[in-house]
Amino acid sequence: MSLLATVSSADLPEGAQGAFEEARARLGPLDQAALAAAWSRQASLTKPPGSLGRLEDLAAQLSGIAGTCPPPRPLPAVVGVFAGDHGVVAEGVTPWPSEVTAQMVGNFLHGGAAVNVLARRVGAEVLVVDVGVAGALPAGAGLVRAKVRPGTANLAEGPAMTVEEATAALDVGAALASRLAEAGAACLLTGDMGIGNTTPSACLVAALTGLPAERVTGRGTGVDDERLARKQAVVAEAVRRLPADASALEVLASVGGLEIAALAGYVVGAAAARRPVLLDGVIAVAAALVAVALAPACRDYLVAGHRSVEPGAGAGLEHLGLTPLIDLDLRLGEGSGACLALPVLDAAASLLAEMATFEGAGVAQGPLA
Ligand SMILES: Cc1cc2ncn([C@H]3O[C@H](COP(=O)(O)O)[C@@H](O)[C@H]3O)c2cc1C
Ligand SMILES: O=C(O)c1cccnc1
Repeated sequence: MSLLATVSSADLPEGAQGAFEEARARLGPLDQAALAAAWSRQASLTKPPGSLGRLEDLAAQLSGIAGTCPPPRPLPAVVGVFAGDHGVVAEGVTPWPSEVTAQMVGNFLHGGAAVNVLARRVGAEVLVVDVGVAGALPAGAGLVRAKVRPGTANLAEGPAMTVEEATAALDVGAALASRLAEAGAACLLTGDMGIGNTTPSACLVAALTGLPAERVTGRGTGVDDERLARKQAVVAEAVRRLPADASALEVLASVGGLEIAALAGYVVGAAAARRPVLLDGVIAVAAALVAVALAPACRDYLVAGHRSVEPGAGAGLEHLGLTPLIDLDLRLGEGSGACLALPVLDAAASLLAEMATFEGAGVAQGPLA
């Protein structure tokens, strides 16, 4: 049976109240005994020590997250595609109209978007969540309706949303992550849809890393030089306006987005449920920066799926100390890069679980002294 069919969401967003704080309170460190067991088992497997490179680190991380060595496999995985619109599109920061957000939600529900194709290839389920789409959405099943408000305000003119709205979106993401984990999801992938959302993402990356706007603001869906200059100016000005003592929650409300806030909640909710979070592109990285600022221990539950072309993604990952698994010049979002990286995660866990030991296979354990 589909994992998603068992997840209740009819009470959202109201029923999610307090879910983020609850997750933050529950969040703990990686299990040190499982981590040590993973490294010890790794040393006993039929290969030269360290020869599986970062797959060995990943397998240990997955063990520490789950609290068992080897970690559970297969990894029933869900891509949470959080959707929302952005008032800042009025500044000309993207060539696409906001209506495309709702239209793409329809496309996700019909299985025709890139993320649907990739999720099918890697055996992940796609969960589409409306936290802030402005336009009319298709009727019918398959969509989690958790709208906090129909799109943010224009962050170039004032705060994108109130702290209460940002909190409600954090709660939606955290509640869904915890319900997905309860329903059997072993790995949570991040996805997004929101025309204009590379602009608030750049704002968050700049604000939370301290890097200049020009360094972290890119072309998004593909703006020309003139629009890029405007976008960089909008990001620089929005970040400049932030009070020096603004909390991470205030920064999120001022220059973030509803789907980004929900993704930050989803990251913390997944980590609190001891599930790995596989990050997608710049929107996910912005959300992860917010999540780590609000709940630092969630950092160890993150895996960077890929390095998006969007410059804020690489900069944000570096700030988080994460090295992406793949680098294919993607700049799509939706969860596409996270899906592509899922088989790598699965491979790391399977190798640790299934490889023979030197002793079991009768292979001499070297190297010779
Ligand atoms: C047809 C279409 C499908 C998409 N799928 C993801 N995005 C991506 O592009 C948007 C962000 O880029 P910007 O900030 O430049 O608007 C987001 O919706 C993101 O998920 C798409 C964009 C379009 C147009
Ligand atoms: O990094 C991403 O995920 C991305 C880049 C450009 C446009 N939309 C998403």
